[in-house]
Amino acid sequence: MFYIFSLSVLTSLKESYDKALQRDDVKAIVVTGAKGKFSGGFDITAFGGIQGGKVEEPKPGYISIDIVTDTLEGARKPSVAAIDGLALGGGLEVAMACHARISTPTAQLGLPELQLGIIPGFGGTQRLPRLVGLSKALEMMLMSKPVKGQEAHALGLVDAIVPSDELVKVARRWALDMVECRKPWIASLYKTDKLEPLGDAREILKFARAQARKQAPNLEHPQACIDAIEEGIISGPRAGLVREVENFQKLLHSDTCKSLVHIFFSQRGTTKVPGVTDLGLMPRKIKNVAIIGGGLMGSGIATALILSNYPVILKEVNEKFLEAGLGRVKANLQSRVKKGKMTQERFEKTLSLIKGTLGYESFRDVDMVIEAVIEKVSLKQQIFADLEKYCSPQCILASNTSTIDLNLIGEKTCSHDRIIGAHFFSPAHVMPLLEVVRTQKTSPQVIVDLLDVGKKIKKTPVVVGNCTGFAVNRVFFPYTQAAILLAEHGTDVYQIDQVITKFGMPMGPFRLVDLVGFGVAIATGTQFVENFPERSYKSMLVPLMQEDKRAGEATRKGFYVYDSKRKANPDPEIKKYIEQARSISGVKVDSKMSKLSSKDIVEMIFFPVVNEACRVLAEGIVVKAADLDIASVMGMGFPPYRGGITFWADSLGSKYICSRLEEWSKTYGDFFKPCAYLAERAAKGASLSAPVEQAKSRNIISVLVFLSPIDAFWRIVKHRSTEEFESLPYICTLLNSLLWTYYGITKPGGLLVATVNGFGVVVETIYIIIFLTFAANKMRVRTAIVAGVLDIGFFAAVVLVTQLMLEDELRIDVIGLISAGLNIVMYASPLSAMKTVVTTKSVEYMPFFLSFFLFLNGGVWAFYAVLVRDPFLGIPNGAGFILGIAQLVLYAIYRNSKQSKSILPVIEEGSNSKHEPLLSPPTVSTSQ
Ligand SMILES: C[C@H](O)CC(=O)SCCNC(=O)CCNC(=O)[C@H](O)C(C)(C)COP(=O)(O)OP(=O)(O)OC[C@H]1O[C@@H](n2cnc3c(N)ncnc32)[C@H](O)[C@@H]1OP(=O)(O)O
Repeated sequence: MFYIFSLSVLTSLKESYDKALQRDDVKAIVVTGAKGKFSGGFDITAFGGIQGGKVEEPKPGYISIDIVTDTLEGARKPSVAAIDGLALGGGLEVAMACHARISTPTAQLGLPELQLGIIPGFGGTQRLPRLVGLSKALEMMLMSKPVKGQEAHALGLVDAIVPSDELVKVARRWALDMVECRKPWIASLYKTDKLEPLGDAREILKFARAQARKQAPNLEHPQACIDAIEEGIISGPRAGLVREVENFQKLLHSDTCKSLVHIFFSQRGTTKVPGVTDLGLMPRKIKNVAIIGGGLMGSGIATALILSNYPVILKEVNEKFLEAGLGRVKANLQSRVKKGKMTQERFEKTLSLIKGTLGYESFRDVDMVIEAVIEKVSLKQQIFADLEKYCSPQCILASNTSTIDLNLIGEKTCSHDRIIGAHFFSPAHVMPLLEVVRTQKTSPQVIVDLLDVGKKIKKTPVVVGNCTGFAVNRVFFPYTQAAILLAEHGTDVYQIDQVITKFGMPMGPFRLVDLVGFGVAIATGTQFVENFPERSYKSMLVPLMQEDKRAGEATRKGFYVYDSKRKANPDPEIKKYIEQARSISGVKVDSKMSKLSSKDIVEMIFFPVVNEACRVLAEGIVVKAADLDIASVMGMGFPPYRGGITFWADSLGSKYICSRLEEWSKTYGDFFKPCAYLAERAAKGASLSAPVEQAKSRNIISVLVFLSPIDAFWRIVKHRSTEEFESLPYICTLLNSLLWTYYGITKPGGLLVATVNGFGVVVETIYIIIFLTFAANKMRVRTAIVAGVLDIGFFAAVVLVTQLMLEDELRIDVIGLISAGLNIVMYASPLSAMKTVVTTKSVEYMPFFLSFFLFLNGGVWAFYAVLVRDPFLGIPNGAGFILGIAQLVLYAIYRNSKQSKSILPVIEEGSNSKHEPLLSPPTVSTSQ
């Protein structure tokens, strides 16, 4: 049997059964998995095909009734499932249709379909309650919670537990015993002994419904699961199977299922980072880790590490702080013991993995250090300089900073390649997300190492670029700012929180500020106001409240007041602060804002978040939109059943979001102004998650531009003479392509720019070699000198200066500026040539295709530049577009003119030509 079921696997299972039933030498059947795994269930990748109508759906009941129930369970010969590893979803459903189940103690058995927005579809809703009882079955399905072999045995889900190497042998014997009637031959579907009496069953189901509605008010599928179970209990298991199939098929096409499947695959995709994880690098073994700072974050990180068996050294500045830090770690573990998640024995063992220190002496042997001290640049700089001194040269130097530029932190070191951000979310031992922050200098090996540690400590690591707030905090800074903007304009604070919670966030923006604490909120808010002043909403609301000693939940007063049980209650007093803040901002109550619908509130809070997500995508801060979806779900609690922030935004459409933001920005200012990336997607009706595809068409045109002078060069080769052609434009284009390639390599996410222009480098070099081969002597020398000076000398100087004298962002800007400047020069170069066409009335040296593609190239890039409001891109390409049109017009006018006689002798003289080239060569300014 295969690990994942597909329709064809199930069909072949039926065929194998049919054959086995016919053969006299087969007395009983054992169903087992390959390589120690029974089955992970139905192939989730096939869902997309079914949802998109590309794969034909089997007729209702074909699998669950025809195959699983009538063929497997209804067979004339008994079958036993031999389960090792995983038996999940459809895998367990097939096992439950067998007449007995034998498993290893470590096997995991469960029906986790609900986490994908569907319900079990091969009879699980009917058989599981009949094997383990209604309450346990509901718990396992509604919480998608698997059980281990041992527990499954106690529950009655499996009939015997055996070691892995005896599994198949015991299962065979069991099956033969069934044939000989020495063991009972049981069809789970018709078992009733575990089912509660009808009255009790109805009560259990009623309670489960209420719980599911309370925990997941926006979700339909938990109720649909209970419906199918209830139908089976009231009207019999076959009727239950029919209801299960109907509900399964409906849910498979729901938005919830599509979103949750997207989350499933996106979560597994975060560790696939082009240019990093595809280099064949193996993670190095991290044997021990040191943590600097035992505060809330440091102690949380230490807890996460020791829980996964990493020995940890915790460093503090004095005994008192060290003791407090170690105490926090101990308390974190004790809380697990209290909740029954950890035994006392394991507690002792885990705690023994952490050691405290006040000095750096023991740091020589650690493989990774994570700094988690307060957000003070000079302190962090000193720590990293010390680490460079005390740690081994291979040691990974990570910082848990949430705001400070990593380049700044490492400024006093020469270890930039091993400096990386390990941004945990508080509480670090609980929250599942880890932002792995890379700078342009962080080596791929160090990223691979941290990704591995992240996975080992059961976090979902997402690789992000180095910018203010990284991915999560940056994308969500408008979340609170939008809420404050609405409140100042008249929307009720508590209505906002209520609507946002109903949307599916764990808490509304004001409740969140209370939880985080006003001190932290002001400090991080200031970072965004300073870094993104043009799009920040500046308000005094939070500082005013803080001045009045309302600083959030910790002070029992913030936007809410908190009782002794920490229950949040609205406080009418906050109106006073809102009025004060409003008068400072000069804002008036807007009657529209006080009557906003829930939909408007959701959109006004989240569309600015989507807008910032677009900027993060455009800047290449995350590798792909799906990473942002995972970051939003795991870092901010964005509802997974909405698929994450960009998936949700795409379900509404970029056009709609952009138009709403534009409308609000007219009244409420630049806070809502759609960014260039969003505007571009909206103009094209394109999705937010597919940026690269959009760029491809532009880059194809760029490639065609590079190739367009091929006919001219073919002519040079054929005539073995460069005739009237000039080499200078091609020399300049080579320089331009070299610079854009360098720009693409330097800029994160600039792979496509580098590739397209790298292609240009190759083509232009060939053109110049052709020139050097076929030009007359004088031209050949001139070409060699100019190419040497520009393409080798000038380019080398740019690389040297930018590498040695400039840092990161500034370096990228300077390279971009030089490249754009050169584009303008080159687009302007055909001006004198056009004059020649007019005076000689000849288009002989004006290759039509070059003109045409140049016009196209200038056009698409200028259009793109208008959309993205990028003057560096727009000015040269706009000029190129206009010149391209002029050239085409000239071509049309002089196309049929006889060749000017005056030009002929000059052509024959070849290199003595005084004419300029008739057209500018390709100039490609690509961006992603
Ligand atoms: C009608 C039926 O009732 C419907 C169904 O059966 S729906 C399916 C029910 N099954 C599930 O929900 C199980 C989903 N899978 C999981 O929870 C986990 O993958 C697992 C516990 C099986 C294994 O976990 P782990 O060992 O950490 O490996 P993990 O990285 O998750 O998966 C390994 C690979 O298998 C893939 N995979 C796992 N289960 C899959 C499935 N059911 N279908 C398709 N691909 C699957 C993963 O996407 C991943 O692919 P990648 O290597 O290309 O990224």
